[in-house]
Amino acid sequence: MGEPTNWGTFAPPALGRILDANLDRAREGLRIVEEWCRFGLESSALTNECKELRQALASWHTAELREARDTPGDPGTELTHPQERERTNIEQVLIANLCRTQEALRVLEEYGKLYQPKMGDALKQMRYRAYALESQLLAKGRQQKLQQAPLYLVTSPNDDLLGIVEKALQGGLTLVQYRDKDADDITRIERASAIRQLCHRYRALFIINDRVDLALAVDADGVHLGQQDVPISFARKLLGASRIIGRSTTNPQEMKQAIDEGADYIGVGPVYETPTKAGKAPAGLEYIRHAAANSPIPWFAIGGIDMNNIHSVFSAGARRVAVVRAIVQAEQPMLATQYFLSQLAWLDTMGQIEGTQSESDRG
Ligand SMILES: Cc1ncc(COP(=O)(O)OP(=O)(O)O)c(N)n1
Ligand SMILES: Cc1ncsc1CCOP(=O)(O)O
Ligand SMILES: [Mg+2]
Repeated sequence: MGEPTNWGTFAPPALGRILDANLDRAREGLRIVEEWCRFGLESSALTNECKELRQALASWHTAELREARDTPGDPGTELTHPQERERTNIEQVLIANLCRTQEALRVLEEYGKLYQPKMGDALKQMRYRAYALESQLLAKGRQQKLQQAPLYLVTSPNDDLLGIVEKALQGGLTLVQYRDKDADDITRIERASAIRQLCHRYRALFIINDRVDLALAVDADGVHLGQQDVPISFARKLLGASRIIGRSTTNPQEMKQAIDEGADYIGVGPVYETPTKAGKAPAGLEYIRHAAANSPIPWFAIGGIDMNNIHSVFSAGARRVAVVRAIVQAEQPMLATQYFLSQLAWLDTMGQIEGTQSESDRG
């Protein structure tokens, strides 16, 4: 970068090799992440950020540093960690490569100071950009999964809750909310952590009902807030931009407010009366029609929905539903999940063929 070098008392070949190797490592890691941003997330903003970071790194990779390379003499080329061979999903690949990039940037920052004073500062800024990239990537991945989830399981206490959730996940479920109104916090944390682990094994999103603190404690993907819970702005401050915040709504005013306040999705209901929320007046299909016509964000019809009435809910315009009893109390939770998912997919296809789509968040 045109500045005088500052080799100091360090052996130049070793310092040069460290910088050369880590400039390569950081760029390779970024390149792997960039491919997913481009082809998986289809995000031009994230793809460009990866590209810009790679180009900024390339500008530090001078001929002098490349000349320091000595691959045959590098004992590190033979070393691989067993975990490198064990990646089973995209998240693991992304996390591993973001970590690799961030580590390399840190090495470049520390050793770069010895090479050129400006290099340390420049690399520090790049490391912060890499952290921001990680948050944005996480947020984008979560939003993408949310958009693609037609079925939402809200849990209720059950002796075999883990088994039921796992069966539903095996049936294709991708969105789970842990809802437990009676347990103490220690029990809630234990159960939520176990369900979270399960969800992440199946690459499903995991949301906590009511409690922002528990969502943070178990590193959930987000929180679901009722009208009596903390304001969305408050939850956002604690959870940051990358986690999902959902809000219950029972009428058009609450829907508008939730959207204005920045909810990522809303619950719309109760559609029908339900013993799961005894005493709560149903909002009915009229409110479903209103959401279908007006909600620009994902919304889930909820309340009393089962295999017998899902067609009516769908006809009113719902394309996503949330259920408790229909899966938790099903004789075969996996089959119940598959049934809902197949019905939702089939009804959606029929809707598209007939041109009856009314949900305003499509497309
Ligand atoms: C998806 C979804 N929609 C609505 C609710 C209900 O939330 P809330 O009104 O806060 O009632 P409780 O679930 O806390 O009893 C929900 N949990 N999930
Ligand atoms: C949590 C909640 N919020 C509105 S209705 C409802 C319960 C839905 O439960 P079920 O699917 O068993 O009717
Ligand atoms: Mg609540």
